[in-house]
Amino acid sequence: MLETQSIEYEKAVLIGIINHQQNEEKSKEYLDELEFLTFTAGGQVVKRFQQKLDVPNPKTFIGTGKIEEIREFIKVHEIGSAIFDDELSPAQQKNIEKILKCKVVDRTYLILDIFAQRAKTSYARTQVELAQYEYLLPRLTGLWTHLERQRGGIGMRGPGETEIETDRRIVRDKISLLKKKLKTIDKQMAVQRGNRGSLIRVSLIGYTNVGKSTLMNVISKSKVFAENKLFATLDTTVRKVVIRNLPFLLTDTVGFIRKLPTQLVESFKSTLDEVREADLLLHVVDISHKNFEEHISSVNGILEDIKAQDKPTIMVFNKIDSYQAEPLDEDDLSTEKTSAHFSLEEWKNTWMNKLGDNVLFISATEKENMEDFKRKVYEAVRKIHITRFPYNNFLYPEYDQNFEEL
Ligand SMILES: Nc1nc2c(ncn2[C@@H]2O[C@H](COP(=O)(O)OP(=O)(O)OP(=O)(O)O)[C@@H](O)[C@H]2O)c(=O)[nH]1
Ligand SMILES: [Mg+2]
Repeated sequence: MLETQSIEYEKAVLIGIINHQQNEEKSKEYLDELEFLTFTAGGQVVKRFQQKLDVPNPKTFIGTGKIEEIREFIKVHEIGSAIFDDELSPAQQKNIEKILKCKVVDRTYLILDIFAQRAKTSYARTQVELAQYEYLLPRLTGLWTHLERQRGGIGMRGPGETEIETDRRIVRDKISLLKKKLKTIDKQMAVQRGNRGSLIRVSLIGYTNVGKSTLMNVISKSKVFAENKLFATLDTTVRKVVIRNLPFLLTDTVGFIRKLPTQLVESFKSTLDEVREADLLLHVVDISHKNFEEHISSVNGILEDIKAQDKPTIMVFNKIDSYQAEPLDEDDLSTEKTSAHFSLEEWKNTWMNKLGDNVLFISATEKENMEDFKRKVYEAVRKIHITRFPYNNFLYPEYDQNFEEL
């Protein structure tokens, strides 16, 4: 595996830009997320740099003056990594590395690094490794050291070949090997999914850190790893759950994130197959997060990418216990009321209202409104079940019907 521990316990600086797509406020929020990612990867953010920039510098991404300022800071404070919120081109990365003389990491690389740290099963590790090599291939020129371990075998360097060509060949070979390995596992996984029989499949999906695994634990009384870091879950967990007398399969999946590296979407294909093949999606949202609406759009975007956007979906707004509207005094006439000031009740009357019945407000940790959760999920699963197996109709009465009466 490549450099999985590379940025652990390192001091880091963050670099983001402000432009017409992201104003100062947005840029700050993105850097907040980048800081959380850095923390998850084991880094400690010492300072943030922002620059107003509509067109990135093709050579160094940010401007010359700014980069000089950062170089000075890095030298004085012994910074290990400079982390950019945007994806850098291979050339930019190389040029910046030359100037800053420290590791230059972009958002994609950081996410790949976290995935590499967190991958536990050989399946997840293979998927991450493939994504890492695909990221690496076009960047080989600047990243000699990455290959030190792989190179060096006797006869690895053919006569007349430059080192880079050799490295490229090694990486390409590695990529095709990993792809083959994944294909075999994918087939096994597809068979496994097929063997699960006629049970309705429900998938927990959503942005990272919204509480999917916590909810899974509450519903299925199982222990799935949950923690306050990003991408706690990389492997899919499937549990059989029974509400009343109605059994179904519940899957916990990897969390999504804004600008999820395409290499990862590609190589996590079969983890995402689980979502693609689900009968019902429970889209979990952390309503206490300031950017929850943007999180929803990111998730919907990825659902479209994997062609799973039209599935029956229940929106599950989680963490209502820690939801806090920004205070606004009634006699304060100068502050414009925005959605940040909405109470939960006010939120329910926004676009959420249009979701009709397919919406829930819960707290997984406080077990609030869990009865509501069970009722809605039961009804939705039942609906799918009786369409698929009409002759079984009598088995599952409506949730509110008294069982003894049957
Ligand atoms: N306040 C509050 N915190 C919650 C609630 N549900 C989950 N959390 C916390 O949110 C954090 C993330 O929870 P996880 O269950 O790991 O989230 P996840 O969606 O599985 O995250 P990934 O696997 O990283 O995608 C943990 O610290 C949980 O304790 C809730 O209802 N209220
Ligand atoms: Mg999880």
